[in-house]
Amino acid sequence: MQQQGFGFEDIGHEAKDEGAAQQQTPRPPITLIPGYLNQAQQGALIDEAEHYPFSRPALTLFGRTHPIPRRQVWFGDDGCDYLYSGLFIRAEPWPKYALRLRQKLQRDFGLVSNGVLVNHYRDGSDTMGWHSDDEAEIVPGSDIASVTLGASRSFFLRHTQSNTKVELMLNSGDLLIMHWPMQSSWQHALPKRAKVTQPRLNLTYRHLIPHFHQG
Ligand SMILES: O=C(O)CCC(=O)C(=O)O
Ligand SMILES: [Fe+2]
Repeated sequence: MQQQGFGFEDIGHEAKDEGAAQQQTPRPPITLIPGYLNQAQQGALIDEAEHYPFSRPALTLFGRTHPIPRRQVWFGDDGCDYLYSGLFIRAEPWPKYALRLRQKLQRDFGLVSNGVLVNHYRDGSDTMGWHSDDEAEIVPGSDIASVTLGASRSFFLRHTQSNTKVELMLNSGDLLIMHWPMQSSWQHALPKRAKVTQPRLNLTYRHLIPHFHQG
């Protein structure tokens, strides 16, 4: 009896350990490089962005049309137009410093991209809702590089299966690399922050399959 009792207890422990391993908190496949850009590089991009052809397109959700709560522009190589959040965005020609940063990312990390989405948030009331950057034209296996300039803002990540949430603070000059396949199992968002009064720019460098929308 005694022995049998131990036997059952052992099995019980094993089962418990296995359960604990399965419940381990998932970690997002990201690399954060604080202060990736120096002051001069940040300043050159911030000044350049004064002349970017930003727009605030309207999105239709459940039959209602709302302008997005930020401004954006997409720069890309020829044939790299982007269907983002249901909006068809034509690629604008590359500005000098946005292109230099693309080349620097490739030199430093082998990070290949052929387009960049630039978002401009006027202050903490401009936001980005929960989403994944999982459009069909993104090259499978490619990483997305996100560079922040200006105001510091919180950035949320959410594992869709477990609902695990991670909060990061992104400061001016920081680089966040979102590695493949983050976009298939995690969403991200930039929440509202009433206390933030300064503008923020974010550049996400992406690798698209060229001519995807020209059949
Ligand atoms: O502004 C950010 O940090 C995030 C931008 C973003 O997620 C996107 O452009 O898809
Ligand atoms: Fe995104």
